[in-house]
Amino acid sequence: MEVLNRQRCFEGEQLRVQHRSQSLDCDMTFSLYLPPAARGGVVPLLYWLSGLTCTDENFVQKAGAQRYAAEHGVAIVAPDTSPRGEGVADDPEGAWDFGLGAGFYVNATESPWDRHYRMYDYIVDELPALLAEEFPVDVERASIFGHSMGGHGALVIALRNPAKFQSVSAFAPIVAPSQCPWGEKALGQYLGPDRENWKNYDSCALIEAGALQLPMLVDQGDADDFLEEQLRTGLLEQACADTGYEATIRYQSGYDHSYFFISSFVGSHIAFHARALEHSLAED
Ligand SMILES: N[C@@H](CCC(=O)N[C@@H](CSC=O)C(=O)NCC(=O)O)C(=O)O
Repeated sequence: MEVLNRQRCFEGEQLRVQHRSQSLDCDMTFSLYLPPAARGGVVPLLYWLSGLTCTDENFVQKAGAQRYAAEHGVAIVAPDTSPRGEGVADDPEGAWDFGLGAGFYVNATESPWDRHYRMYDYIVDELPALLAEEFPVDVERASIFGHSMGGHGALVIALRNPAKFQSVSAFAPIVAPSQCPWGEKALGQYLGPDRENWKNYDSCALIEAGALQLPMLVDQGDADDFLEEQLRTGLLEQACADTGYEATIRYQSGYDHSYFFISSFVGSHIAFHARALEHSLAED
């Protein structure tokens, strides 16, 4: 593991770290914000999962989250969105919605994708183990959030691992990849044509199958060009209504899909997670 960069930020530190990933079989880079409280001991951890075309850096540079993380004393790790490097398969036409920068947080089962595309295992198992060993973060007190494809990843990972996360939130998530063009393209190629296998990576399907309750917050801009065709927030509202799953789903007037939207509400999401993490500490 190598720390590539270290920046002072709101009295804490913004790091960029490179390491060899066993689950992805390639070198990976992630960003990690450590708040000033981390100088005095371990702090709770937020995972941020980014969307299509992103690296670990988009969130760090555009969301303005460090101010709030410093205030609440939480660390934020922002991993990359796919395996990278020589020999990692990409969309043959270099499409931006599949392959590099578009790992969809799944463990691929189909060749050639199964060779490196195991982002689910990377986020759920490998990254927490590495962070716990190397940094002052408490991976037992963790929450997860993300945007668009990363919102899908955050919801799916939390719904499948309710004991590992105290809360989940998402900005403009792809709520049902089985029912939108981006998701059908990605899951069809990473997981093959049997749609039964897609259900493990579909938030609405997981809620309909009886996923355990976690504190859940979703923000969706009503001026988001991807809302109707790709994100389909209404399907999440319907799945929650059908099953009694409690989620706060907010439509934000005039906001689009960009990081201007994320930066406007990131403080509210971090406060939401900080409350859940404090509550879990009180229960210990
Ligand atoms: N290149 C595309 C737009 C891609 C895009 O909007 N990516 C979003 C995530 S979309 C869903 O996962 C993003 O976060 N982009 C990075 C950023 O810094 O804004 C196009 O041309 O339409």
